[in-house]
Amino acid sequence: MKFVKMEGLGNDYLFLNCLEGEPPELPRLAKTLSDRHFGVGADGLICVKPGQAGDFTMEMYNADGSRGAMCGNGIRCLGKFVYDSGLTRKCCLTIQTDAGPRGLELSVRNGRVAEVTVDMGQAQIDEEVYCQTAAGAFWVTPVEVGNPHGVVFCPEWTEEETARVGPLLEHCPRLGRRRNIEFLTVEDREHLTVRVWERGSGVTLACGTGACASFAAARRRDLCGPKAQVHLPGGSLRVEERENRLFMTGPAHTVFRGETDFLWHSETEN
Ligand SMILES: N[C@@H](CCC[C@H](N)C(=O)O)C(=O)O
Repeated sequence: MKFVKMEGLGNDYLFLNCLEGEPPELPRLAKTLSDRHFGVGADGLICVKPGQAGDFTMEMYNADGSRGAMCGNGIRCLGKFVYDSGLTRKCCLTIQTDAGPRGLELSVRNGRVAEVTVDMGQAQIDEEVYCQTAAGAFWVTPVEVGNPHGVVFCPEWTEEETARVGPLLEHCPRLGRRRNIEFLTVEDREHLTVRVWERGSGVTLACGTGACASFAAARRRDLCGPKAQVHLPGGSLRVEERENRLFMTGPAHTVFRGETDFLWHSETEN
């Protein structure tokens, strides 16, 4: 089975061309291949399927095999995947996701996609929730950007703290459902720093939807202007609000193309 490994700010995904059919047991396949020791290694798996209501459909799985409705870094990579492999010549695409259609604008340099702007739609923000955990109590702002997030405003925050507190907040019953958790430090009105705990994948180097959720939470408190750079451990994204919609711009890269006999794993698993 052929795959392409891609990354957006170090948030890495394995891409499968499923335009003419797909392998069985995709959740299990995602879990097996995403394993960084026994698999290829990735934050998850993305299947590119034919478009029903758009040009293509994105089906996204986290590293634990759970499904993600939207993936900001993944959808930029998908734009590069379909353009660079000649599956489309269009620079404006509509991608169907579990969270609805998303518009992509591809910036092409020397015949290859270098950057992608995604119309992420409107963010829905709820009242802050007080979450008590074994690691202390936190105020969390629930934000939906096609998938569920919880944003915590905090001073400087480390990777170790993210790994310790993230899973506790992900499962906080007061947040209603499992959420991706962002720890947001507002540097100034144009610069936000974010660390992410992704449900289903753990600490990742970046999260596109998480960057947008953090931006939206900061906007709600009037802590940032209509345009900001969101800095994540894997790099920076530009997020902009126009007529109540969020637009995210950032890079996408191909890491390598590969082939795997994933059946070997299924046969030897117990
Ligand atoms: N890394 C992604 C988000 C992937 C899905 C998420 N873990 C979920 O389960 O909602 C991004 O860049 O947005």
